Amino acid sequence: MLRVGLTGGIGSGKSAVSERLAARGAVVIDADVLAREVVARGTDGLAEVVAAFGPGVLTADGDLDRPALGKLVFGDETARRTLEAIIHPRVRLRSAQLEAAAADRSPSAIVVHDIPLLVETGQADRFDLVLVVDVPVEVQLERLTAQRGMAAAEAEQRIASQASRADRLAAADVVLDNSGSLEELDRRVAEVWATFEHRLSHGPDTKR
Ligand SMILES: CC(C)(COP(=O)(O)OP(=O)(O)OC[C@H]1O[C@@H](n2cnc3c(N)ncnc32)[C@H](O)[C@@H]1O)[C@@H](O)C(=O)NCCC(=O)NCCS
Ligand SMILES: Nc1ncnc2c1ncn2[C@@H]1O[C@H](COP(=O)(O)OP(=O)(O)OP(=O)(O)O)[C@@H](O)[C@H]1O
Repeated sequence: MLRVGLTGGIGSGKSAVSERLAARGAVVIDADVLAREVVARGTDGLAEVVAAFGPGVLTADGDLDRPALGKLVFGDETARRTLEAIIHPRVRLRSAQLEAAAADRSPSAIVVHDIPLLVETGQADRFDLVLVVDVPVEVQLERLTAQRGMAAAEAEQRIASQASRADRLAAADVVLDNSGSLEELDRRVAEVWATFEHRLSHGPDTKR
């Protein structure tokens, strides 16, 4: 098995990369997806979030009101850390279970953990390779506002609550520049995939 940690700032293109890696056969474990599952309706995770933040973070249907909670935590570091302390241990447990299941199914699997906060949470050493999807902050802002319809102030707040571009690059074994077109991204993902396959069959000497 090859264990890859995939990270990048918000809107850098992690999902675009992980979709392409999955199409080539990687098993992708997406921390954002798990972070939603562990606070789904009826979970003890959601009960803890409500205990910490009050019933105002629930919708009328009893689901987590994500925009409301986002307004509370982005811009208030203490609140954000309280939320992370509830969610991150649950995400780690679930991702370890999914990885073990993938290893059982295929000992030569390439498992890609898509983790937005990989650098912030000091997890780089857990992986055989850390792949950083890199774009300048201006490109993050442009894609988040123009393509995802996020308000500029919200995008700036989330970027400010994440590691700097330099800190992320310092943790990278492989950097994937996603500042170009989607066609260029296809080519770069093909190169990265070849690096992974080489590493899987030849061992750690190819680590950059
Ligand atoms: C605050 C919440 C409810 C807002 O939900 P929302 O649906 O608006 O955003 P979503 O979860 O889809 O996240 C989108 C992006 O925001 C960024 N982001 C999310 N949480 C954080 C955080 N704690 N710190 C910095 N950036 C974050 C990431 O780039 C992520 O990819 C949600 O982001 C959350 O529960 N965050 C805490 C859990 C966490 O740290 N998740 C990150 C990966 S484990
Ligand atoms: N090379 C590219 N050219 C143009 N648009 C792109 C490119 N790569 C990604 N995008 C678009 O930019 C937006 C952000 O990409 P994506 O959702 O993959 O980022 P992300 O890093 O997964 O974000 P998040 O941190 O929120 O999970 C999406 O709308 C995506 O379609």
